[in-house]
Amino acid sequence: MDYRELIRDVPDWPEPGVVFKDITPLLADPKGLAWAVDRLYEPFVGKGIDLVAGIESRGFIFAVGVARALGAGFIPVRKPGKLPRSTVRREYALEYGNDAVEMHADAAGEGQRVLVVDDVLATGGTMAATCELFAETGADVVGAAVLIELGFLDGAQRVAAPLHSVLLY
Ligand SMILES: O=P(O)(O)OC[C@H]1O[C@H](OP(=O)(O)OP(=O)(O)O)[C@H](O)[C@@H]1O
Ligand SMILES: Nc1ncnc2[nH]cnc12
Repeated sequence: MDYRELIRDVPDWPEPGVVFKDITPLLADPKGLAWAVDRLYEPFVGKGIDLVAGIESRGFIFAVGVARALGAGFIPVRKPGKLPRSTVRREYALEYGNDAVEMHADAAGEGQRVLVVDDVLATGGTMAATCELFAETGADVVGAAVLIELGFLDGAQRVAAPLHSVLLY
């Protein structure tokens, strides 16, 4: 099975000119979901990952499965104003609009080995900002894993950590 068939292109959503990659058919397919999680975590087996960070909200879907498979803990990286304690924050530009990511300042300790997971790498702003947040706290960002890399947007060059993309468009 070519699981790309379960990822739908939605033209001009959420705004004109953007072709949105809709992963909901892949998520709804039991084998497709397992395939996606397995392809995301496999390169990191044996790499001593302590914590897997998921980026709100679609990153959460995959990051918990990846954390379970690697025997690691999970860290939510959230949109602004969602976390109750002291946070660190980074602003970034999206393919459509601007946003920011936050995490608890004490989410990862000095030297802890972190893998950052998201569904899509587009301009790379979200992933780059997240990796910078972890580096700022003294964590060791071992890798960034995404299901989909939109290669034509050149986002990979903004990400300092080694990037693992399951599907390249
Ligand atoms: O590489 P970038 O250009 O930064 O874009 C990628 C980000 O955009 C999407 O999130 P979105 O902000 O749409 O939120 P969602 O996951 O809540 O749908 C996607 O899930 C990534 O996190
Ligand atoms: N084209 C796109 N499809 C799905 N998610 C995205 N996040 C940023 N750009 C995206």
